[in-house]
Amino acid sequence: MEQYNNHKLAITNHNNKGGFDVREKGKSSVAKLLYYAGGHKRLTVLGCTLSGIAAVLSMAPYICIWYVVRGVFAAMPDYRQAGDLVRYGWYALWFALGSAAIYFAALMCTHLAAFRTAKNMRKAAAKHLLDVPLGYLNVSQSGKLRKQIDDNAGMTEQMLAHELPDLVGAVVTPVAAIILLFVFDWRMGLLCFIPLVLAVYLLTRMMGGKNARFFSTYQKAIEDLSAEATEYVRGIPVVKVFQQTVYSFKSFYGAIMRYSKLATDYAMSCGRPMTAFTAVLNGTFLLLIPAGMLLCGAASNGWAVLVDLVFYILFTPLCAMMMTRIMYASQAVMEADEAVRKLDQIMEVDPLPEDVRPQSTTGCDIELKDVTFTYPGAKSPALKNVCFQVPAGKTVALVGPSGGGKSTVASLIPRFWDAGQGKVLIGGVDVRNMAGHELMDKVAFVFQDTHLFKDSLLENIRAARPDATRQQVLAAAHAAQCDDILSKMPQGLDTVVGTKGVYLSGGEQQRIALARAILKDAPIIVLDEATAFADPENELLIQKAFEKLTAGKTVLMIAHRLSTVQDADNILVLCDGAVAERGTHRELLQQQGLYAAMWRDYQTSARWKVGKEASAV
Ligand SMILES: Nc1ncnc2c1ncn2[C@@H]1O[C@H](COP(=O)(O)OP(=O)(O)OP(=O)(O)O)[C@@H](O)[C@H]1O
Repeated sequence: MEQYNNHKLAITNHNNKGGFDVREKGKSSVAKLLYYAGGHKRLTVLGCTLSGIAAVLSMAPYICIWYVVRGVFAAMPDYRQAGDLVRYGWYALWFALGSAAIYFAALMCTHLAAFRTAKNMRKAAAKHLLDVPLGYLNVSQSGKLRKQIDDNAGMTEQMLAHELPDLVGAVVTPVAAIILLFVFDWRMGLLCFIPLVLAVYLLTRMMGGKNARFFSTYQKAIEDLSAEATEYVRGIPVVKVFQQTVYSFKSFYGAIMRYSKLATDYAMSCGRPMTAFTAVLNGTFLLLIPAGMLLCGAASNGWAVLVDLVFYILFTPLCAMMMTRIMYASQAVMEADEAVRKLDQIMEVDPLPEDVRPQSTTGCDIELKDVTFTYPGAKSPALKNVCFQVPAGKTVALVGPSGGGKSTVASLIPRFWDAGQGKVLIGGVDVRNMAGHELMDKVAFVFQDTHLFKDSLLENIRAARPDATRQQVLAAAHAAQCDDILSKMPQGLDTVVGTKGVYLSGGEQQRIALARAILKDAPIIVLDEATAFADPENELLIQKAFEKLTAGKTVLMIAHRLSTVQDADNILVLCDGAVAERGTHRELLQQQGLYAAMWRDYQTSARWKVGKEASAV
């Protein structure tokens, strides 16, 4: 993507709203999540504050109970004198209920904010995908992108809804808890405090060091497993046809084993500290009760120490629960951190630079001026100093060996990628200086892989021009030789494709794509391998549709079947990313070079097919 970073044009940054740039390095994931929460940020803050208040309030009943127990001991044996008991009992109940109600309100706030945040994250990522170079979408698997957006946004939902308020509660509680521990009896307080310090140490051992990176490696292992599983399911027909065993999918097996090893290693590395953590927290009583009894025996006012002991016995499980909450909340924060990082990988893809002062053109010729292009991450350029022109109204064909760079040339015109060096001009204007919508209005593309939406044929064709009438769509379908397709569909033009057994063959899909392009009626046409999927019958229909589509237009056409390019005004032979030969069909045959050799091969294969078919008859 370096070419985008170095681009001289002013770049409109789509992600920078209100001074916050989600793509900026060093921003914490919580800050980014609060940014995504938008207007619901206040709800998150309110939820966390309420959770903190609820956590502090949850300790109050223990103090009330201490007063009750002290009242009982003070009044012994005449309990009628302990008049405050019931009052403190009620206080304890109200504090407990109040704490629960405030915690419930806190969760309501954080849940509302979490759903909205996850929705905003999904929306931001989907919107950003619209702005990135289309080539990025071609090289990234759509399933993987969907998973990356959906799963990671979902993961932050759990963290924001539950773990963040719990974390705030868990952080606020220790402060109040430590004060309380030392208020009643500092000696017993110290006994309860030491296990807490030990638990914090064990927690940092579990979460720190090698394990701190666990979630990123764990997520990666799950992604690999999912990608390999998809590959495995897709490859089942090949396995069946070639009688392979499941073990032929070594990489799937490898991914399972890597995942299994990672999970086992993590469980093993956490085993000891986790056991120690649980034992330390729950074993506090082992020290507290004998120590408390000794202190009771030694004190002049033994019953007062006994009252304190009762308080500590009741209060210690709360401290254990608090530590366990901190543990789960820290895990969730690490998970959310990883989820935000994954989403950042999409958000960090630079958007396609748009000129802030775009230029217009009425011209319809295409020109590539000394274009060199290297795919992101590739070592060598796919195109090297390519120069050619397609004058307005003329047809230029690109042919050449596989991997020569034909599709790459076609992809630079709609700015799937931008040229690294050199220029791609339309009507004399660099495509980078044109407004995106003007470029798209000027050029119609028919690519190798035609994507049909799960929608009616009418809407599929109308995608090219949403304001087209039904009549105009029908006329385009007719010109693209789609009449036979419409007549065999149960609801004709209104048939929804891609569902309930309604599928189109490759050649039929190509003709629908051509109908789209005809309806668009753009002055420039770029055709890439348009007959690649077609059987002979379809190819004939596609050829007729081509003729309708390309009449009077500027056409750049890529074709493997040399029969389709004979009439082109100019033919370019691309080999290893450079133009090896150029001229008309006749001129190239006379040159006796690469094209002439390809033509001989093509004719031999055509004769071979005819010969085979003839002998079969
Ligand atoms: N997304 C990509 N990332 C990296 N390299 C790529 C990518 N797409 C194509 N290439 C490489 O660029 C070179 C040109 O590929 P291109 O698809 O343009 O060739 P082509 O002439 O259209 O081939 P074919 O006739 O087989 O479709 C090849 O070496 C190819 O491996």
